[in-house]
Amino acid sequence: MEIAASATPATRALATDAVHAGREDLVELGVHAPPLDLSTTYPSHDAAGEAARIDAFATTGARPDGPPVYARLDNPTTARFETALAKLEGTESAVAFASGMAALTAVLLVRASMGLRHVVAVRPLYGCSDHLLNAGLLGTEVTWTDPAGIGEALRPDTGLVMVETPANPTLAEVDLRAVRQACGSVPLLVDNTFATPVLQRPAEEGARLVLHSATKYLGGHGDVMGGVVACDEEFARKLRQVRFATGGVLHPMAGYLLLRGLSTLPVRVRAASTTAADLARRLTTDPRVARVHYPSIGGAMISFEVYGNPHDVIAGVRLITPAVSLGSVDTLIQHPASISHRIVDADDRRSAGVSDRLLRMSVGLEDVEDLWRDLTEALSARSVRSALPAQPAREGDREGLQPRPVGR
Ligand code: MET
Repeated sequence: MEIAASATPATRALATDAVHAGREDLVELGVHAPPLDLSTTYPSHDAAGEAARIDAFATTGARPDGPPVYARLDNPTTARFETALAKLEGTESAVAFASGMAALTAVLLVRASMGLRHVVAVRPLYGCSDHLLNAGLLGTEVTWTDPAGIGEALRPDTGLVMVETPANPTLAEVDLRAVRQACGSVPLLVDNTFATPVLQRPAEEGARLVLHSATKYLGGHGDVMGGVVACDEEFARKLRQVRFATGGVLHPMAGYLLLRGLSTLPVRVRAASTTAADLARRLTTDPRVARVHYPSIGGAMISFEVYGNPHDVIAGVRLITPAVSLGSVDTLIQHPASISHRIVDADDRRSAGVSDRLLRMSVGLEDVEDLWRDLTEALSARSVRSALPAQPAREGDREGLQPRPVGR
């Protein structure tokens, strides 16, 4: 049977792309699940052909035609994930890495290798992103500013403007269109880990680079670590060259799991966001909670400040998983000042809005009533309950913020 070309519409809904992107050839291959190619090397009797492919890759950074020669150049299973993520983010290409930090490292190295070592960034960012920039570990220099100060902070050697929205861990939001305007010709990198392309597509707002810790919502089950940059093909070629040279490749098994994760991304994010919005409303009216942060674009992340000792809430949860990270099917809670943002200088952290009493929760797919029961019981821990609403949390007030022994 011949199928008319018009049977495939030019644009499909995100939910459809999430299921089908990166799998276009499966029917032709006669398989239902994508093939998982674990090869580290690719045998060939044609060494001259391999030399030509290596030369082409070294010169252009384009994905090699034909067999990849060696897994550090390219992998067909990982490439399926890259194709699918680019489709969801609305970019030409995507380049996957071993972790989100490896992905950010590659972006910084691409720009630094062009002599553009200065980065303008808006706090808060994920704690290790902050650290990578602030410590200058890659020979870069950062200027921290608020969104309104971006234009003024640019220098002739500025290679990148970086924002995260909603930000980790405060969920502060940035107006991407306004930021893009301020960047002029300097590439804007948006960390879209919290929003995912289901809620926000930064490339449509003019971001040149969209970063994900794929470990989080893209994988979705807490069992795969990865990172990815969605961008135009010109930048992707440079990223592939850096990835080849530095070796921060995504394992094919991870590429397989991430492609699988993408197929349920829209339903997971929407279901968890509905529950999160409900929990955020309940927390807002709870007398034990001083402040709730929930983004205007929605999402499955909630942050809140308690009047009492946040360590008691962490110690008190029984259904909710007391763990760093986010984006899994189960609900996770952590204390940013102790874990995800521990590496950031305490004063910098506090002035970026990360209070010592802030807790960050990644809402999963459990029933909302079960989650609320667990949360409200954890909030009933002695210090949390007794610390009153009469005495609001103060920055710098370190009393009562030390961990207590776990168990009750
Ligand atoms: C090593 S701590 C952080 C892991 C992850 N990026 C998070 O924000 O939870």
